[in-house]
Amino acid sequence: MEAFQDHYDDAVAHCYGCGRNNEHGHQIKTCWEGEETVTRFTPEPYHTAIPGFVYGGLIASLVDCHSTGSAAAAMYRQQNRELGSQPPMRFVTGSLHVDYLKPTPLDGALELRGRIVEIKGRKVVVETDVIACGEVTARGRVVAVQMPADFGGAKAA
Ligand SMILES: CCCCCCCCCCCCCCCC(=O)SCCNC(=O)CCNC(=O)[C@H](O)C(C)(C)COP(=O)(O)OP(=O)(O)OC[C@H]1O[C@@H](n2cnc3c(N)ncnc32)[C@H](O)[C@@H]1OP(=O)(O)O
Repeated sequence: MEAFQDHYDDAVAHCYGCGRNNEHGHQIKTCWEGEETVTRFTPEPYHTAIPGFVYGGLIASLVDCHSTGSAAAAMYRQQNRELGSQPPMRFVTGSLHVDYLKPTPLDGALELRGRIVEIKGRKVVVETDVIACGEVTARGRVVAVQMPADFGGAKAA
């Protein structure tokens, strides 16, 4: 199945978390499963915090890009638009909050399951569970904001 990130223009596909054109990045892939958005990612042994457990910064990074992708997909869905249709709607992180509920075992794939909790104007709020070995080990809440045309003083591609 095609992932949300497969629809990012080449010009904005360099993000460390989700850009398919960043050979050093995580290159996450996110899809709809019903009303939820799902990303699966297998950490490497070097993504270690304490031996045997996943580094919290990696978890935050996965929640971040899972959520911005989910926000974009939710806005397309709300507007009954195809993901690749023009003009593109791109989302950046305004706020990223992660609660680490229990240690996340470094033991196979992580599953991130996102829910869209609010769409208001240019803002989408996404809540995401991080699941390892069948247990929710972290929960994230992201406020994603549709990227202004003039982001950081640079023209958005
Ligand atoms: C799927 C198909 C493909 C589509 C194609 C996609 C392309 C995909 C590109 C890849 C992209 C990767 C992205 C990765 C994730 C990063 O890593 S992004 C990098 C890190 N983030 C940044 O650098 C963002 C820096 N901050 C900013 O540029 C600006 O502060 C922002 C976030 C754009 C917001 O500024 P603004 O546009 O002036 O927003 P503003 O009008 O003030 O607020 C709009 C709403 O958002 C809320 N808001 C704004 N900031 C915050 C905040 N910090 N906390 C809480 N709420 C906030 C406001 O309260 C407001 O809500 P309401 O009052 O309407 O309820």
